Amino acid sequence: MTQAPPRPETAGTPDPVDVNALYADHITIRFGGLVAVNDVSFAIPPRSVVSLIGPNGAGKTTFFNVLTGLYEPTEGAVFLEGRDITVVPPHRRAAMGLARTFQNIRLFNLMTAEENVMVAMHSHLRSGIMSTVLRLPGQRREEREARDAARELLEFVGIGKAEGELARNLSYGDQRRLEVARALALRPKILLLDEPTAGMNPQESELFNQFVYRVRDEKDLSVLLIEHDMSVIMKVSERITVLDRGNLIAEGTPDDIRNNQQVIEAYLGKTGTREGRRRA
Ligand SMILES: Nc1ncnc2c1ncn2[C@@H]1O[C@H](COP(=O)(O)OP(=O)(O)OP(=O)(O)O)[C@@H](O)[C@H]1O
Repeated sequence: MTQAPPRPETAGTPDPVDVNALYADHITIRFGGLVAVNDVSFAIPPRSVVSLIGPNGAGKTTFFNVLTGLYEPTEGAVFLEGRDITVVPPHRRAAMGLARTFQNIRLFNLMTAEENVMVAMHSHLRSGIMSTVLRLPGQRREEREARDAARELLEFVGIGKAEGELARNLSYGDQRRLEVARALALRPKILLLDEPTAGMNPQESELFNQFVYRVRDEKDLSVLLIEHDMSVIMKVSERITVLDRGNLIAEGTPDDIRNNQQVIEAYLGKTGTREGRRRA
């Protein structure tokens, strides 16, 4: 990996590394000869709800994988609350406050909802393996506290009644909520949601909107969404970043993005139709 050149100091302008919850600085990712992400800088301010969008093949998933630590960038660096995490592996990033959900739900199907959340709390529990085996009083107290905290989180995401259900028996919408509860068990500063409304009906998508803001406000964190559903994106996001063929082509409020000619062309092609994009 090659580190990006130092950012030029601009008098009076705060360093984006210091002021953002997360800052990805001049990220480039090459797969052989293909440049999947080309020199993209991206910020997640504290307590914000931001989105990353772009047509198929734009580089969204690749970029997301750099943020979560699945990929190391060819060039550039990622900072979490001012700390360089570029080479920190995904599980450690999660423990440091960068939690995520998955496009394809990944729960422990044969565990209950409550157990799924408790497993995620593991990184915050203090007891070691010996006290667990011996069931020492401290360990029992910690387990009880973890169980209470898990129940509270299940209540918070609206599936309190399902605590004893096996994850695989929950409805699709409830499995998505459980995923969020599990991510919140890490007490994250940033919650990354990968296609969170995929498979939801319009009514569920509408509720999701309110849910995102409740999570942001009550858990005091930032949310980044990668989402295909434009109506969700436009309603939920404070700011939107648009990638096209690996390049950052626009960044702004939903209104800025809706009216941006380059974005319209990226989605629809120069002729203004989907056909135009396919031919482009
Ligand atoms: N592991 C990989 N090896 C080689 N090429 C890859 C790899 N992952 C992604 N690419 C390529 O990088 C480019 C960006 O892909 P990416 O999946 O990040 O786009 P995307 O915006 O998430 O698209 P979609 O919305 O279709 O999922 C594509 O040309 C893709 O084929």
